[in-house]
Amino acid sequence: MSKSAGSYFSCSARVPAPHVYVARRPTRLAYQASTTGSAPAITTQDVASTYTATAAAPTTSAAPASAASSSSNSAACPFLQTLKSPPAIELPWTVRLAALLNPEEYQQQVLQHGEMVLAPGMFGNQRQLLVGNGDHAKTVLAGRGDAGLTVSNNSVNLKITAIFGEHALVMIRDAARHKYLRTLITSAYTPEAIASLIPRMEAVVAKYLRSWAAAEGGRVMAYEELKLFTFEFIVAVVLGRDYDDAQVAHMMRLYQALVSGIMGWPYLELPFTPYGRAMAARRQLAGMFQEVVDEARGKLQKGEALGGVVGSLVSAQDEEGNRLTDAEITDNLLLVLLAGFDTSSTTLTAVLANLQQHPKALKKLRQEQDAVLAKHGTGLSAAALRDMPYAEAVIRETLRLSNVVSSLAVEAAQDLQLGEWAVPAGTAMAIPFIQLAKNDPRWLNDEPEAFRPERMLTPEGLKPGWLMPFGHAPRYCVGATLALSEMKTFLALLLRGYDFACDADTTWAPGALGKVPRNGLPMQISRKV
Ligand code: HEM
Repeated sequence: MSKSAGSYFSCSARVPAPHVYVARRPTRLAYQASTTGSAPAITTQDVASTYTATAAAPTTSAAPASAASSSSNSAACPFLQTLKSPPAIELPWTVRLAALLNPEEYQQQVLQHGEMVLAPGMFGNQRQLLVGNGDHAKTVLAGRGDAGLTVSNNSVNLKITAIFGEHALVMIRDAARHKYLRTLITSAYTPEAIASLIPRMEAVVAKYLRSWAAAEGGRVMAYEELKLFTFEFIVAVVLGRDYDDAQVAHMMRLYQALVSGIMGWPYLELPFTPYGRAMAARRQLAGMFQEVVDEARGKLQKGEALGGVVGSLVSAQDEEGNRLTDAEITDNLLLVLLAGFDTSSTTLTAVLANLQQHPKALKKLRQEQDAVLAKHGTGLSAAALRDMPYAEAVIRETLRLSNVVSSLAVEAAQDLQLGEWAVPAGTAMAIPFIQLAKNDPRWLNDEPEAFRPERMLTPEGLKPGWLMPFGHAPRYCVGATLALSEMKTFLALLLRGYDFACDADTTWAPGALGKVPRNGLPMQISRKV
């Protein structure tokens, strides 16, 4: 596999150095002006899987794009014609169908043909370029910013966009509009904003750990319980208030209907179809969020203190004093619920299994907690969470081995050169995060399959390399710090107060996101004596 740097060339805009994303405080006018020009055509894409599983079904929109190898733009670009085209391979339809069920295995098979491979389309539509070189992948992901080299491709299915809402960050293709909204939205996830959420995080974690230890024999199914915990966690910190168990269970049912709708091809909106139920759940959830937004706006007017992520979103202002609209806030609250729940629960499940199988790592984690307790006392704070590098290494090493987001869909907006490869405008690409993490050159000769958190603490290991569990550049996960804080809070309180053992002797099968244990990871947990 070539390790050449992710250099790129664009025929329409020569860019001498990799694009660097610079966040500036935007104005609403600036993004409106930039969107009045001709919008890029939405093309039919064949997407094996995206973060939100948006493409687990055929896409429904607009005209088919030109095949990657026959782009008219590339014909106009003499330089690109001097470069190699990635090999186009054929695969039996059975293998292609299996991609829906197990994208990780499919991508592995495809990348056996080289580091950049044009895989056949799923339903006879456009081929998709698998970018199996981490440096090129970073170039492609960074290209989604101002330079407009590439565009994010989640919104190709308009029915799925309707579930998320057109203002949800992941659904926005236009770079300027994405940047405008994202800059306002990220004010809810600054280190200070997250620090203010820590007491609420601690309370939710403590509640769940207590209830598990109080269960009959202290026996629980860890995977299911972690789902309940991470759901209540995200609802509590995002909406900034406590809900009783019945309310949380109700929201969880609505959420599940929403997710079923994402997979609910052929997307008929009738009361009894998964898609119809998802849209009804969406309306109910949006209505509930709207009440919280109204209350927060009222408090803002009276100058009262606001809580939760919703408080930051309601207070956020652009340079001209414009605030986010109700629809922009509710769409993005819904997104956070979808983006911040299964991701953390699946990762924490894998963390518990890894700790069960690696007692030395567990011992080191307990020692780290002893040191944090001695330095910071019992209450958690941003400083205490920062002093848990080993806990963070355990989480990152878990994500390296079992990344929950298998891949992202991106499209070349211009002709690109990626190393030695020509990538014409219009090419559909997938960034296969799991394969990139597996093939990270740093560990190819260092037992890449082994769980060894220490590798993350070396000067090399502290760099991102090809490991991008939270994505890269202008669309990097908004909730990465929140997710890490949540998982560290969970580990801290678990290790300080409880003994636990899991049945980690099981197989792992693809779930809604990432791989999940077939046995549900039974766990026995008791208060430390
Ligand atoms: C283990 C936990 C998580 C993982 C592995 C994860 C991973 C990711 C990835 C891979 C992306 C796409 C990045 C890109 O396009 O470059 C993303 C985007 C996003 N994530 Fe997460 N995520 C996690 C938790 C969370 C949480 C807790 C939240 C809640 C705030 C969240 C909110 C988002 C949002 C809003 C986006 C869209 C960002 C944008 O398009 O600008 N995520 N995440």
